[in-house]
Amino acid sequence: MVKIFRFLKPYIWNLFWVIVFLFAQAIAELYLPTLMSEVVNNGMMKGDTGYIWKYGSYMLLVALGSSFCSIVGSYLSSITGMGCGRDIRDSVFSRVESYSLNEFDKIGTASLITRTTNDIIQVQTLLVMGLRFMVFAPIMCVGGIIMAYSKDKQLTLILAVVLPVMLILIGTLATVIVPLFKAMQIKLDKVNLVLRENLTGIRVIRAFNRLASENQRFEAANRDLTDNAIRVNKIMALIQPAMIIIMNLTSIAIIWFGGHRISQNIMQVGDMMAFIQYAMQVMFSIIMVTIMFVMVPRAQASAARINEVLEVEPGIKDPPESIMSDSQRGHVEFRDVTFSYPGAELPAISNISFNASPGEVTAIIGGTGSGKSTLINLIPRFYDVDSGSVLVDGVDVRQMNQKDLRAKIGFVPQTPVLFSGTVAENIRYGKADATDEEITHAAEVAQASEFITALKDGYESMIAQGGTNLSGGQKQRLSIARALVRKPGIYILDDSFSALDFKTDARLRAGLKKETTTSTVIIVAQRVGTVMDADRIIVLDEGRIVGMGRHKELIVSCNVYREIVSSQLSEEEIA
Ligand SMILES: Nc1ncnc2c1ncn2[C@@H]1O[C@H](COP(=O)(O)OP(=O)(O)OP(=O)(O)O)[C@@H](O)[C@H]1O
Repeated sequence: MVKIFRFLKPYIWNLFWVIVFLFAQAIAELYLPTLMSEVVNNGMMKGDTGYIWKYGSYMLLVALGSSFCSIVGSYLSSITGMGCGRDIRDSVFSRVESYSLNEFDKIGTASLITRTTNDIIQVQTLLVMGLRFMVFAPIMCVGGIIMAYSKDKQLTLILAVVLPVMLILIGTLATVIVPLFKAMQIKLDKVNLVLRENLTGIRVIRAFNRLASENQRFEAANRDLTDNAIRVNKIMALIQPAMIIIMNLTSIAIIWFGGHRISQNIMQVGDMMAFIQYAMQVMFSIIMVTIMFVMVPRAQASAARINEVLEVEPGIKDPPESIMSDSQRGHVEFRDVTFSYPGAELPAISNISFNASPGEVTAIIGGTGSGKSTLINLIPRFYDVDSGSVLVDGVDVRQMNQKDLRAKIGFVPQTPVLFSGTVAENIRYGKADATDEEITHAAEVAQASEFITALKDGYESMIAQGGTNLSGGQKQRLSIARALVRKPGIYILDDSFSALDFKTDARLRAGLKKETTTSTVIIVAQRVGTVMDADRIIVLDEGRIVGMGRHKELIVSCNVYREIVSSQLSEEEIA
């Protein structure tokens, strides 16, 4: 929690003024009962109307002053708390953006969402309330006791009995409530996880008739969260009546003993009334601090979860002094590269060495899980190799600035990802300053212009979140156009033709060939037809290269390739 306080630094002046205004408010509120006792003792009891008017006006002024201080104090503490929350959210977001894919896998997307939203709200609420209560309550508590003592020393003994009782009660309830509060965020994570999986996987869930079981899964997570919240609220609900009973009993005790003292002429009526008010102020301030202490553990758990996100050092960082190769051509070289995913027993790819040069098409083929996607993910440095090196234009990717490296690459992922916005905006994602001509040209090469112009608003048609209003093949072509528009030195196409019909696939490859004459093209494919014309075909099997060469050479020399080919093509086609 303390670590989170560093975000308060820019608001140090605001904090100062919050303290000043709340201090002034507390002093004013502590002064009011004394003024009231003056009105009662010297005005009402003696029938002096002038005195009542005079001190009544003072009371009004002090009350107005207190309200003013309260409003300004609340305003400033809200600005501070909310501003701080915004800064924490910004920091968390930027840190998460710098994560490598490993860190994403480690914390999990659902938890990252809860941490960026709900966890920060917990800390924010605590800051807003804490700034007020933590300053105001102690002043009211200590000031109230001093003022009550100044009115009547003996009557203060009542507080000496009541306050410990209150503290013991609160302490007992807090020990039960704190663990429940801490568990809240983890349970919320679980609800978010199930919800997220359901929203993204709704088609599969429906197709497999799993709605009922998914409902049950959500219900279980939801019930768990609700039960926990109800348990917390039951205890919270106990606190309020218990406190009211204690406060009322205290008032009765003060009136009882105070009445005796008044009849003995040791105390005045006004002082007794003031004493009651001071006792109430002291007890209220203890309740305020209690609420704070109940909120603190939950916010503390949230702060720890936020800090965890902020403290994870991205596994992939830019080198202190990056090297930028002079040539912009896009040569890719793998030198004896081995890579394993964290926690995996065996490497996903081992001892991979090959060269891919500009003007050439390098195709990677192999069975599912053979390591094709893993291999190409190492080029934009989504992961770092365990041993060996990946070089782009002669420079190890670890020595390059990530932004410069990725600027050289046009990446088309296996599952096309589109963003909400227009078709043109999605293509322009590849090059922010692309002209309309460049966009239409990229779409034409990607064989997308036909379906785009058939849309109601053409290039200005809206794409739904995740591209759900487009077919799989249309999404693939748009993501290819997005890569084409930036005219990169290296094209990486991860199984990007899988949803296309054979005719479109052939036309697209022909168009790409013309467009990429000076670039290095690396294509991952399952279909032999897609890779047959490549200048170099790399055959992967269980993460190792088992064959490399042209189609005709591999048919003769590589068993795995021959098996793949014969499973897809007829004898005549092979010949
Ligand atoms: N993020 C990850 N964490 C751990 N292991 C992974 C991860 N991604 C892939 N793997 C494992 O690495 C191996 C290679 O996976 P990869 O995705 O590279 O295969 P692929 O050849 O592209 O398969 P496909 O053709 O089915 O896409 C697989 O055994 C897979 O289980």
